[in-house]
Amino acid sequence: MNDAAKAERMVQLCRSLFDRGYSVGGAGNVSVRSDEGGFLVTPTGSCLGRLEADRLTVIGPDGAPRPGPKPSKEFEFHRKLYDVRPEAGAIVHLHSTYLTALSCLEDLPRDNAIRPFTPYYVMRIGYMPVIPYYRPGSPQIGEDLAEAARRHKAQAFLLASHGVVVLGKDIDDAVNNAEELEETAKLLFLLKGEKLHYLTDAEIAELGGGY
Ligand SMILES: O=C(O)[C@@H](O)C(=O)COP(=O)(O)O
Ligand SMILES: [Zn+2]
Repeated sequence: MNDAAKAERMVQLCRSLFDRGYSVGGAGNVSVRSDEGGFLVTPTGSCLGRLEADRLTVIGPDGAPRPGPKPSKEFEFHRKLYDVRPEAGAIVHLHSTYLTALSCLEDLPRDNAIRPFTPYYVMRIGYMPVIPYYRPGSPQIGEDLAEAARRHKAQAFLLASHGVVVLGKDIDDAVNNAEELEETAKLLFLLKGEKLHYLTDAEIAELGGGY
């Protein structure tokens, strides 16, 4: 897929996320690796439902934004994650309802916010480490994400009291991962107070999961 096609696909999938309520207003940001060795990024303050393919921010291979809209204030954490995850082709940051609700709970286990109870969560995400709260745009988010992404093979990280960051090999994969993860968080809240059957360590290992 060339960069023009990647930009079109990014706009299409971001609009789809917005239309289905995974993002509201100006919340969230998305990036993909470009063919020339840089990135296409959602502009800061933009609404995921109203992007235009020729109005995305282009970051050159030298790391500098090309003339045009200013990049997301979180691009720094996207870049740091790409540095430690060469296989990642896209990153999606959302404030989706159930994951953000989860991120606001006190005493979340730092290594994994959702203990597996369905196989698809294990297959797509693995597990989900928690990054402490920092103000949006803080360079510390990128520092902690990079450190966590080095230590853990997880495909998603929960930003405490903020939202979620999800990786994928390309934009379709990252969006699929984000949708699955939001659904898993929704199930967790639906099942609150019920006796939940968690997958066993052997079942998780069979799926290629575990720490
Ligand atoms: O929560 C925030 O403020 C940011 O993390 C965010 O989601 C939107 O910021 P921009 O991408 O700069 O619009
Ligand atoms: Zn955010």
